[in-house]
Amino acid sequence: EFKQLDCTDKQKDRMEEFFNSKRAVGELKQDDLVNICELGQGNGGVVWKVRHKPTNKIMARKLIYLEVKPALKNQIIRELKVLHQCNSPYIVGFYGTFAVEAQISICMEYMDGGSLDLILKKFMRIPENILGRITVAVLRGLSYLRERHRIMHRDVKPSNILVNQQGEIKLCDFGVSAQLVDSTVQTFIGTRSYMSPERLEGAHYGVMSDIWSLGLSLVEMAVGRYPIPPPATKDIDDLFHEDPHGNRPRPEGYGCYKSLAIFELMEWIINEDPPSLPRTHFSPDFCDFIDRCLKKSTSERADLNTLLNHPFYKRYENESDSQDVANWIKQVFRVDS
Ligand SMILES: N#Cc1cccc2[nH]nc(N)c12
Repeated sequence: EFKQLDCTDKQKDRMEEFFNSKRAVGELKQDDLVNICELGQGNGGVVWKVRHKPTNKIMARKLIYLEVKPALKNQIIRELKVLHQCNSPYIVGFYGTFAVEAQISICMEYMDGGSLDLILKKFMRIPENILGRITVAVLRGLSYLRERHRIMHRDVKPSNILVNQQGEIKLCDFGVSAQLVDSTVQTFIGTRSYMSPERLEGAHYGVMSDIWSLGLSLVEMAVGRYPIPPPATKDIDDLFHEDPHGNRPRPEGYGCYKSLAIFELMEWIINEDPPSLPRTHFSPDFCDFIDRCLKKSTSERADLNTLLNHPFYKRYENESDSQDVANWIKQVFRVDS
């Protein structure tokens, strides 16, 4: 299965390693898991760092609380088992899933760098070269999901992009179970949306909606805050006069823009011009890549194949050595420690 994937030998080795680790774990049972600490909240559940006692392996366990009829719960578990076939260097590893009463557990590979939204909170922004590597990983992950499983992600955003200290970047929380997507009410928890205009309008949407979400996520990570409503030029200048590593606390009142209520935000996304990157601080290729992702009309928006041939993607696609990302993640942890 791994042989067919077009990935480097190092990536193949890592996947074999995970596969052997998964075989050692075998069938997952609730009593075999002990909580260590909470990793994150959101996307309809909470994620715990856990230890699998029989093998001492560290995992991430997502807990989703669902009051649904047993027949629906069994369908969700059945659909989630497709995750056993989702094997890619750009998709977080899956150990297994089980349900105890109204609680569904999804046990995954533990990514010790965490999710990009949490890294963004520690650092003010993510450098363009790292965003290039993130772009390569996300586009390859989306391509894998579409080519091999005929599914879109549905929820591309910084909190669903995970990194580890080996410099790997992987997608998680994609909509593999249609029933789970239907059963977890798509409430707008929080104050921001990465959904495309067509999806917010309730129109038909597909993988092109993931491309919008990727574009919006990249602008947020490049500039250091959710980009709607767009920051004033002065805000951008303030931001870029900061320490280049961006690890100083935000200046008093940083980005103090009137944060919009979620419905105002949705109307803004539907009616106003899309965000763009300031050409004063980012390369023309990166700015153009973003503009192509954030076209409001899906017919004008770039599709996956176009982006896989874009100069910005091409600049980073061959950097098979993930050392630059690994060094950057370690730097984040040095700041933290
Ligand atoms: N899913 C998930 C998740 C969220 C936050 C940190 C994480 N480390 N490893 C994960 N799988 C994970």
